[in-house]
Amino acid sequence: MNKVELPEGATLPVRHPDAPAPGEELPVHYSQCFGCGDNESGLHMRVRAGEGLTLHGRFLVTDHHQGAPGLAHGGLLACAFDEMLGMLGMLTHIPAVTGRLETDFRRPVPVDSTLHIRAQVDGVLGRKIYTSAVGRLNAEDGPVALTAQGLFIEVGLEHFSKHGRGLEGRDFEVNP
Ligand SMILES: CCCCCCCCCCCCCCCC(=O)SCCNC(=O)CCNC(=O)[C@H](O)C(C)(C)COP(=O)(O)OP(=O)(O)OC[C@H]1O[C@@H](n2cnc3c(N)ncnc32)[C@H](O)[C@@H]1OP(=O)(O)O
Repeated sequence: MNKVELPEGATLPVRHPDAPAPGEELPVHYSQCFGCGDNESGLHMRVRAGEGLTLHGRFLVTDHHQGAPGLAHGGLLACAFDEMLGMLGMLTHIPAVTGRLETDFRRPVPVDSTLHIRAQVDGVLGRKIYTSAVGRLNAEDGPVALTAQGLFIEVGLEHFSKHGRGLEGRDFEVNP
């Protein structure tokens, strides 16, 4: 269990026929999600589908997200990446959870900046889904502030009912 590196033999999964069309905004997968929901203290991220197995997201960094004065907290930036990489499941319809998340912080992210994150599925091998993302400052072609690789592990839906809560009451939506 070392670095997340695309192994030999990994293949690209199929984009699910019911995946949101390129350009379409993704629905909130759970209203209380810290990343994309209307959770008061959350990140309020907005994500739209890109071509193929890609997503484009925006995270506006506010005073609520500081670590050092005027700068985004690194853990919250990693959270934004976790959200984006997790949301790739909406393109593949493979239910999965984060096994490993690697984040490289390359440039400080000031309060009031918008982080533009492009995420993609790089390949699948067995239950392991390899993903990566890049975050740029204030524009889709702005300077690179972060990059990340995520290893997601496919799980059965019982993972969420066994370990979480609310699935029975339709409080949790994995496939809106
Ligand atoms: C209809 C569907 C629509 C879907 C629409 C989705 C939309 C929804 C959007 C969600 C957006 C939310 C975005 C946030 C996403 C989170 O934040 S998820 C929450 C954080 N993650 C967790 O809580 C996971 C906690 N960990 C676990 O539950 C278990 O460790 C796991 C990950 C399920 C794995 O356990 P397991 O099932 O017993 O599997 P295990 O045999 O240990 O491992 C399987 C393979 O993965 C490898 N592996 C496991 N963990 C690791 C690791 N950390 N590093 C490296 N390799 C690992 C193993 O080595 C093994 O490899 P192979 O031997 O097969 O080569």
